[in-house]
Amino acid sequence: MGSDIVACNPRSNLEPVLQRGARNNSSSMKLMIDGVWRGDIAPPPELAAKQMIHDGSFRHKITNGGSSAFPAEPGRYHLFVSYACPFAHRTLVVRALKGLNDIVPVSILHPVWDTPHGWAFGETPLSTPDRAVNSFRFLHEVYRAANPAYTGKIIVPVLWDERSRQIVNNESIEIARMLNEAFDAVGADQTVDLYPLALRSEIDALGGRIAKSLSRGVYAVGQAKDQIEYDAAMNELFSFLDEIETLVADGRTFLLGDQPTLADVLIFTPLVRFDGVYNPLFRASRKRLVDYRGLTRLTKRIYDLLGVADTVRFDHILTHYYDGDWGVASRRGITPEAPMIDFRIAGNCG
Ligand SMILES: N[C@@H](CCC(=O)N[C@@H](CS)C(=O)NCC(=O)O)C(=O)O
Repeated sequence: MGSDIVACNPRSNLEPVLQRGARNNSSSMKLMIDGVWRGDIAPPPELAAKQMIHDGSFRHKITNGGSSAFPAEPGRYHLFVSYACPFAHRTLVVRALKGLNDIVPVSILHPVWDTPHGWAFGETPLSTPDRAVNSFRFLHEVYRAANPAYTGKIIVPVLWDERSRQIVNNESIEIARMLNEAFDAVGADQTVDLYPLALRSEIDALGGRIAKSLSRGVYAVGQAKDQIEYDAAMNELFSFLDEIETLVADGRTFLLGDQPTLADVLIFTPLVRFDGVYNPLFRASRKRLVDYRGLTRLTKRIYDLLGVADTVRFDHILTHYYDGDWGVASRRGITPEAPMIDFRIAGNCG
């Protein structure tokens, strides 16, 4: 998706990116309260739990025609995403696989989110302006436009309706399903169905486990506050990876058969980040992705699907994750796991 990245303009809107002095401390967070952006405040009790992943609060649905408030139409809906975010990445993969790049345009937020305004648009090598032409400079302005009294986190991905100026949905799995289903009559690739009726219960069951043990699981490892939490999170994560490695050992092409499904999309976005981010930075360090033959093969197969490689932007991913400390200081005293390597020379280990 190289065309999504505009040319570098040194006079461009880099202001939010450069102002990174006011970093949040560990007990503060970025929130909008009653429609007012609060860059660095103590969270209210319901949001106080240490967490990095937040549920979407806009849950409307785009339908395949009909009389709904949000019927599918080319060019009407817009995705605000970060290439860095594994959840937003799901929506980009489905958009690519369904051939929706011209039907559902995107704007790219800068991967550095630890700015006074949080997620920011801008004409920079790593971001685009708001192409839905609302002149939004920051993602919090999108939320305020949708709900002037909005209270909550300002998260990606956002599926925006340009006509009603509403956020349709900001929950990645629901957006992914809509992109898969709703646009077939208006130009999506009908030969691709990532959520076929016959496999829905299997996709949901496996998708739920991927979400819990892997997508959120890596954050549980990275944000463990003591050894007990770290050890438990590591066991959850790596038992799951071991189990999926065994599942794919029968030579299947994708997780649930010969064709890719939403389950493959869900497993792909954390796996592709594993060796660059989660293993070294979050200390999910028992094994690397490349130590799992089957999972590596699966990840490469998904990467190789038409259009998917363009959605994987390591420049954004690495800039995003390595800009923050991800609680490194608070992890002092947690001993990470290292791979078990047998250093003995065979036959000479007495
Ligand atoms: N449940 C959401 C999770 C989205 C999410 O947590 N996005 C993160 C980035 S990966 C975010 O924008 N966080 C903003 C913040 O914590 O301030 C989904 O799957 O869409």
